[in-house]
Amino acid sequence: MSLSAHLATAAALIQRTATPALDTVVEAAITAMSDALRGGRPLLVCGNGGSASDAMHITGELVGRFLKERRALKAICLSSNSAVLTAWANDYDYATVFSRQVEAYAEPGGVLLGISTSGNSANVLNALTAARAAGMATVGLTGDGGGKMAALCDHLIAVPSRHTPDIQQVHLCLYHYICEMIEMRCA
Ligand SMILES: O=C(CO)[C@@H](O)[C@H](O)[C@H](O)[C@H](O)COP(=O)(O)O
Ligand SMILES: [Zn+2]
Repeated sequence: MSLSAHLATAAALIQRTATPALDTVVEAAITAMSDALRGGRPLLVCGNGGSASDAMHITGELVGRFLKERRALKAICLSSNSAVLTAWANDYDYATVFSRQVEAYAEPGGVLLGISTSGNSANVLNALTAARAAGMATVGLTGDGGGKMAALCDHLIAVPSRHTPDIQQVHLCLYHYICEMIEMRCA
């Protein structure tokens, strides 16, 4: 495939993703996250591989700054502490590396954002379950249908594709928008 064709495919998926239903669910997710952060409650973010990088990217925008000066926001990446991740996975189980951290950082009224293109990564599913048990709202950033994540998310933001890299590219567009809106509401 040529680069032009590759970019045209990416653009077509972005266009297919933009629907009134997506507007509604993203707005609800932004409201949940903004309300939590404005109240000083945490936004926990997790994912694997490229989505681990996305979790870091999102929390970096919110702890630091995105487009404007404002106070720091309590956004915590569960995919970036290599000591916690390797110790827990080595001694116990990779499937619980995120849920263990949810136990550590959860606060009722906070939000967990789980990122999984398949919607089926066990550690993300366990984190969503742990977050609900702790009284947190759950948001999923995922691919077509949302896999097993769909049943565990209060707000499911699904990109209509089953191709992981393509989904991730649209996730980036979506979470930059989400960060911009959160920043406006948490000034
Ligand atoms: O970045 C990529 C592919 O673009 C990979 O690292 C990808 O994130 C990994 O295979 C993940 O383990 C996929 O997990 P998930 O999105 O299905 O939860
Ligand atoms: Zn990748």
